[in-house]
Amino acid sequence: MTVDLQNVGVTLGGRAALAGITARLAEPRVAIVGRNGSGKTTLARVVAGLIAPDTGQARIGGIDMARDRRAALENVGIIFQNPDHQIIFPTVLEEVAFGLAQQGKRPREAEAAARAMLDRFGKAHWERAATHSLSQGQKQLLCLMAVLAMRPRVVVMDEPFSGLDIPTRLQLMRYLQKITAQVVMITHDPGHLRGFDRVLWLEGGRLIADGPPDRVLPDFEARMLDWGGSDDLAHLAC
Ligand SMILES: Nc1ncnc2c1ncn2[C@@H]1O[C@H](COP(=O)(O)OP(=O)(O)OP(=O)(O)O)[C@@H](O)[C@H]1O
Repeated sequence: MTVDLQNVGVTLGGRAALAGITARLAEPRVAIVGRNGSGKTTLARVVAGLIAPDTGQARIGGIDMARDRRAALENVGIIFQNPDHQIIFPTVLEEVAFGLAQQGKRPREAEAAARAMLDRFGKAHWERAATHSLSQGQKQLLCLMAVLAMRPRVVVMDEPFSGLDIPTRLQLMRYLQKITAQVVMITHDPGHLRGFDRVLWLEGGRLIADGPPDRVLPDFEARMLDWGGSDDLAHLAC
């Protein structure tokens, strides 16, 4: 699957959150890095078809995600930074079945497919669990299972590891390695990018570096440390 960004620009609150983003992403694992407010979440939302760019286009497999909501639902899954913003149902099974029903499956089919997904992750016993009773890490995993159940070709993740303890993070990273879909992941932590093929570095809504991790990350880390050591708040992105 290829995510094709052509001169993508987005204006929010009268300011350019993204400008002139052009990249053709065909690699299985793509990361988006950058400071707070650099436009990462906005770009993730554009890729997922949740925001229509003000200039340019975002296409997946040749289809404009913002114009074709059905294709977006079929092709792209997004996992938000905070699972509490994503989970809407009282039980785990309902939560996983919901997206499948939205894709047109009948209730029984949707539930069967939801059970199969829970089983795949060794979580069949979660079926009747109350979603509000899950821990933060368990909620992250639930969101991942709910999105994967829809069999997206591209999974967009906005800092999926924030707030997780080390064992839970390592477990989720292992689950991610099993995903056959293309992954586009936002992170602040270069340590989360083992096995990634490409890194996009955003600053002030612009793409300032784009390439394999060993080429982009050393400069990124050096710049972050440099800014972190400075007390000049003028360097803050917003
Ligand atoms: N709804 C909005 N209205 C106005 N400005 C917005 C809105 N959403 C985001 N912005 C601005 O757009 C810019 C990019 O925000 P975005 O959330 O994409 O950054 P980010 O890189 O994901 O940041 P973080 O690392 O803090 O999550 C910021 O300057 C932000 O203040």
